[in-house]
Order: sequence, then structure tokens, then C-alpha cells
Amino acid sequence: MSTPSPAHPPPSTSLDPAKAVDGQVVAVRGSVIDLRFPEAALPPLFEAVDILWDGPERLVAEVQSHLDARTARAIALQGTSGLRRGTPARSTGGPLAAPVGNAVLGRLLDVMGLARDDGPELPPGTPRMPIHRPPPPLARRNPHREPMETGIKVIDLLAPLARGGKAAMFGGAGVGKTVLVMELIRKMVEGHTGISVFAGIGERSREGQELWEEMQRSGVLDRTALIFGQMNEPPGARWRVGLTALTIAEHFRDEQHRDVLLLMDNVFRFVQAGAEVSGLLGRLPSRVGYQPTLASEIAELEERVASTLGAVVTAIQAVYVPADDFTDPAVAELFSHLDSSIVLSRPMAAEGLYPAVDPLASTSSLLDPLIVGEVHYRLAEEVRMTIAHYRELQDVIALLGMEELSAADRLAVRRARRLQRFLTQPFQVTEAFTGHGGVSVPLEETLKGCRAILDGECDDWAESAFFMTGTLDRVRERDSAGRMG
Ligand SMILES: Nc1ncnc2c1ncn2[C@@H]1O[C@H](COP(=O)(O)OP(=O)(O)OP(=O)(O)O)[C@@H](O)[C@H]1O
Repeated sequence: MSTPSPAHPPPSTSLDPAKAVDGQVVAVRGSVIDLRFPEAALPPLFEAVDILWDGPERLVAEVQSHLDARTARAIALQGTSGLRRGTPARSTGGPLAAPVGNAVLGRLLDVMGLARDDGPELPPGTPRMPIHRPPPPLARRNPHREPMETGIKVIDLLAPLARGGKAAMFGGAGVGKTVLVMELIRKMVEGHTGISVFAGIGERSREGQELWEEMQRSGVLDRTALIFGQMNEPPGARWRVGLTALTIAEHFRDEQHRDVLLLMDNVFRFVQAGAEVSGLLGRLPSRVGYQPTLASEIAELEERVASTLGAVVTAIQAVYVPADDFTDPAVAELFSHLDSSIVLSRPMAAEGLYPAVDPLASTSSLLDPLIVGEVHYRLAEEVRMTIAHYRELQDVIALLGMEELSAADRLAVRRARRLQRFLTQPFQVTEAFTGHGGVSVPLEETLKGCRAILDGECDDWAESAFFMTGTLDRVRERDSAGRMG
């Protein structure tokens, strides 16, 4: 067969072009491509192979298994529609390599590092690093964690985030994960002097567009790299895009010693893409239909999100919880890797108690008297106990009404409802559609407010005054205004 000349420039994914060898496509089934190479020249697992076709875009596949001494089974990172048997392929001599360094800042790239904004492609000399790398050794890791104030009351009080730590927002469809991540970006990126890397994994392109505009508006685009593999892209791209973003973050951490804020929306889509790939490769599914390699795939990603002695990586991730089932194996596995887990609750979202952070299910390893201090720790416990007590009483209230409760229980309910409302807060990113101006509350004010509510100082204030506002002083003003009005 004659060799068609490639319609695209040869990829710069290669680490060692001298090692490049030639093969050809022998079978195509959707994203799965079987490739035959000369004996002894079979590319190793995870090597990137360039398919030299005349299709609409460059096509690169990653080797996943060896069928025999000459045949490799690979997963495509782009669509394969129109790909024919016999098409030549060239091993790139190394794994897929992500562009790194200053050239990626201010750019929106895909899994391969190709421009997805309307700018030019990255210059040919841009350094690249393989996307498959081991995590930093334990000796180089920085175990130190210090709380990082976000200005979001419920998070700072009950599930504080750590500078240099890993946090995730868990929630079913439409409970406010993306809104919360966007708000955290807005609050943190401006005060953050390091680099921000955003990985958009398997979500809607509209969200990518909004983020791009958000970054531009905040004037931080020149310190940000956005890497996207959205829901319309093949599973291979969604599976690997997180590693591309991580590689970019690791380069800033290790080579430039700059602090990195790594944002990933949505890590569940990474797991889901892995399950799709596993199915396409014909591997037997494991629990709940997930890939048998679920735990190791998640660990491969999460373990690389690490702070070293030179620079810290602070990761904020959104995790979709399928059918609101927190026992889902992917979700349960992700929990175990985090410093802070923020759980969003559907009943709270349904009541309009935004951010719908579940005060009982959300946790943080920082909520320890030795880290946040005795006062904060005890207060958080007291808030949790009061809300837990209210939840226990809710069934009784629904059946018999408040009148059947003891005086002490009635008081506990009163305070719990005020606490729940005090922990709601208007966000900057939702200003446009809620009509409430966004607020940031210093931790000290949050602690002061909760203390006062628990001590019964606000028992007579109108419940509605606590809803969607900032400090307790503001609640007091609203309560007095309500009385006068
Ligand atoms: N803090 C908030 N204040 C007011 N409204 C909110 C807030 N958070 C979420 N919402 C409402 O809930 C909707 C869904 O939020 P969001 O898109 O963040 O959910 P999600 O969990 O990311 O959903 P999906 O899984 O579909 O991506 C928003 O469009 C908004 O109407």
C-alpha cells in the first residue's frame, strides 16, 4: 500500500525521535486500534503512537496491551472515524508528552497540548515532559499542612482546606459543585501569587468557556493554564487529560519552584473514562461495573498531586456522585486520598440552603485541636452536635409538631435552624442570578457568630435574618430592620 503523506505536521510528542519505528493499523474498533510493528520493534506499554492518516485532526494512540510479539492494542486520543486498515503508524519513542513551562500560561490546551483557544499553536521548541511519571518520593514530600482561609463560613468552620493539601467537593447532579469550585477559584486565585492549572475533565464545554472568561475578568489568565478534555471527546482524551494537567503543574513545582493551585472538574469523569477504556479493551468489569484497576488508576492520579519541600500544590477537585450514592466504589476510593472532603447535600440544596455543604458528612484532617486550635475545634463539634440533634428530632417534629418537644429540645431546634441559616452565604459567582452581592467572611467572625448562636444570644432574632448573609453583625442589622419595618 502506498503511504499517504500525513496531513498534519509530525507530533512533537516524541521524547526520542531517533527511536521512531514504523508500523501499520491492522484493526479499528471505535477508539481501539490494533497496530502491527516489525518484530522486536513493538512499542512498550503507554508509548504514544502517531497514526499517519489524512483525517480531520492529528491522531495519536496510547499502547495499552500487547496481543502478540508484533501486535499492540492502543487507545486513540482523538476520534477514529474514517480510519482504515493499512494506515501507517509511527511509534514516537516515548509516552505522550505534555508541553510545560511558561509557554502554556494564558492558554487553553487539549490533552495533547494543542491550542483550543483561538491563539497560535505553541512554539515548536516548547519543552515537553512525559505524562506518565512516578509521584515524588516520600523523602521529598512536604507533610506540613496549614489551614487556608476561604471566606466561606461553612468550609472554614467545619472542613477547613489546607494550603498544600487536597480537597474535593462531592455531590450528585446539580447540587452546586461547579458553583462552589468557581467561587473558590474567584476567592483564591486573586490572592494566590503562584500558578493555577485547571483540568476540565469530561464536563460541558460551556463551563470551560465560563471559566476562561472568569479568569480573564480576574486578570489572572497570564498565570493560568487551562487543559480541557470535555464530554464530547473520546474516552482516551478524557482519561489522559488529567495527567497532562498534572504534568504541567509538576513542572512548575519542580523546575520553577512555584506554588501551584490545581483545579480539577470533574475527577469522577476521569474514573468513568477509565471504565470506558477498560470495557473497550475487553477487560472484565469489577464491582458496580468499574474497571478492575479502579483503585490503582485513582492512586496514580491522586498520588501525584503532592506538595514537595520546594513548593506546594493545593488541589481542589469536584467529584460527581452518581445517583447520590456515596457508597459508589469510585467515590469511596477518592475519599481516602483527601485532606478535606466537602459533601454537598441534595436536601439542603432543595431547601435553598446554599452552599449545600452537609455539616455532618463534610470532614477535614485539619479539624484537629493541634492545628486549628482548641476553641475552633470545640465550636465545630458543638455546631455539628446541635445540627445532628435537630436532624434526629426532625421526624418527631414532622409527625407530632414542635409542641411535643421538651423545652430543651425546642431550644436546640431553634439554635440549629439559626446555625444552618447562618452557614449559608451568597457567592460572588452567583450574584447575577440570585441578586445577593457575594460576601467573604473572616474565620474569626464565623467563629464569633456561631458561638453567639450556640450561647443563645440570638434566640429571639428572626430566622430569616440569618439566611444568605455574612457576619453576625449583618444578621443583627437585618433583624432590627425587619422589626422596624
Ligand atoms: N451557592 C449557590 N447559590 C445559589 N444557587 C446555587 C448555588 N450553588 C448552586 N446553585 C444552583 O444550582 C445549580 C447547579 O449548580 P452546579 O452547576 O454548580 O451543580 P453541579 O453539581 O456542578 O451540577 P452538574 O453535576 O450538573 O455539573 C446552579 O445553576 C444554581 O442555580
